[in-house]
Amino acid sequence: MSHEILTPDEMAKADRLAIEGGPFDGYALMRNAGAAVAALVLARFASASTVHVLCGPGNNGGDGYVVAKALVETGCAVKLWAEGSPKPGSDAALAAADCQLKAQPLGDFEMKPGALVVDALYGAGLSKPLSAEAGRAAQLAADMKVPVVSVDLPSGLSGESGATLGEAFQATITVTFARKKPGHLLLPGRNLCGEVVVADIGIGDKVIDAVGARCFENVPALWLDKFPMPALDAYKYSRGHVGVFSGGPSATGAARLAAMAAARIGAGAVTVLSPSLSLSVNASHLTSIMLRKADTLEEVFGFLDARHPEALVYGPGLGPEPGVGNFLLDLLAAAENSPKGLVLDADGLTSLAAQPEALFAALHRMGAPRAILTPHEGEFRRLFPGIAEDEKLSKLEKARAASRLSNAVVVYKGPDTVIAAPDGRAAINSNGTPLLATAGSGDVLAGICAGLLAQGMPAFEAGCAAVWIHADAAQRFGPGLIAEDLPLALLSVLRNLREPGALPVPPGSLAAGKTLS
Ligand SMILES: NC(=O)C1=CN([C@@H]2O[C@H](COP(=O)(O)OP(=O)(O)OC[C@H]3O[C@@H](n4cnc5c(N)ncnc54)[C@H](O)[C@@H]3O)[C@@H](O)[C@H]2O)[C@@H](O)CC1
Ligand SMILES: [K+]
Repeated sequence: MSHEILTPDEMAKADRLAIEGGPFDGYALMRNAGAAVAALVLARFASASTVHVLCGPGNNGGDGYVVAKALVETGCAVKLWAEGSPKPGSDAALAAADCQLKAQPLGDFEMKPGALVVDALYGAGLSKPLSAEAGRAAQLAADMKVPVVSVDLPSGLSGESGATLGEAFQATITVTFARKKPGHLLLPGRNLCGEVVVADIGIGDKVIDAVGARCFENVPALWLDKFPMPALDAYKYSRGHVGVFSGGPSATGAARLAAMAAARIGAGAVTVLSPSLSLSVNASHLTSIMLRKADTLEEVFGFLDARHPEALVYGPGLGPEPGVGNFLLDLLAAAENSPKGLVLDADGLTSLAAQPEALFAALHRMGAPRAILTPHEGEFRRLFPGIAEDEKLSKLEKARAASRLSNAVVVYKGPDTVIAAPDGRAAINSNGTPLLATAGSGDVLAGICAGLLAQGMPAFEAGCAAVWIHADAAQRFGPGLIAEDLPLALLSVLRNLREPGALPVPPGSLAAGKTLS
């Protein structure tokens, strides 16, 4: 697999294991890293008048000295600026000694228009906010609008969390090594990185496997082998049945969006469970989707007993009142009727904000995670206030903590959606698009999750697939998208997923032969 995401600590472990296992020692890895950056500069910025390489005191700076040396040897005009100097005996000190250029102090940094900046100040080792001199350099590059190639990470950005410690560089391209880090995908990091290129510096897949990373970039290769393909002898109920709870007469659209999405993603049967007051409005809009009156728990149990749906969607359009939450708790309390799969979204989450422990207890009673919670920022804060307020935690760590606490797969939505499972696996989505910032798109996501659960996809993979497919559908449809368009836009996504060779290739991979299979 080439879509693992390594925290800076895991990357340091990978470096250590790679060096122990050979054939590259630390300085050779650094030379490989610097060579990859220099190759990118030559390929993409050949017309730069001068390349200004900014070097810090650690190994990130070491990479910078290698870049400067390689570019000088190819005849580029290069200027070197340094903050601090490498520790004697370190790989960075070797790189600095091998570099034919003399560095000037970073505080004196200046440049002319038409230049290129290579930012090799701080990478994985960033431990405090940038100095005033480094901050000024970042600001100068931004003010002069010169392109910036950041080595490993834009300096000032935490590779762990995607947060900035004070000022940070805005990169045009970030070249990182072996695998991406969370900071490349989590906001605001993703915006600061520009295009992210992953360079192969000789750290093999076996080393990455030995690190045991449990976080992944959300790409189809992560879940495609579990994606449901109907058997030849399938019939409608064997393809999975989804029940979607509808709101009152003036709030029924959300349930229908979820229902339509569940059907389009492949569930063989979908039933809208409707209060009697909403039956006629639902009936006037539904054709292939079934409709059933469900005012009381008994009526819901009647549906569960008769139809054995594989997944329920609870929340969209139901209203935030505590009674809505209590209804779900009562439903889950009857263990023998506990649904096989559950997607809890929107008001289903908000209505339980006053008693989250009761929800989590019920989800733990369901056993193996069979529920997917899909909170956006506000819903996450309401349901997991203690976790949300912990400023030490990244979005990735928050999603993981919430998933452990609730025993559910948590889809923590946003432009950088994180999907986390109670067993510690997590995925960060990277194909999100602002086109999805439109009313009702979350209802569609809930329906896709339920449709996949109903077809037997495990909850973590279902959550990951749903998030990726939802965004891909929006991108394929393009500007002008409203939520009603999404279910139909799934057709093109599904066709592409089924056609061998039609899968997207992760953008910017420098590693030869590293494509999704
Ligand atoms: N073998 C390896 O470990 C490899 C590491 N590589 C490079 O090494 C980098 C990590 O190297 P390091 O762990 O040395 O970390 P960095 O080079 O990112 O920075 C560490 C040094 O900077 C200081 N520092 C941190 N933040 C500062 C700030 N804001 N102001 C002033 N000083 C600050 C620290 O005290 C330390 O001396 C990676 O990002 C990557 O670029 C690559 O060369 C590939 C191989
Ligand atoms: K950097």
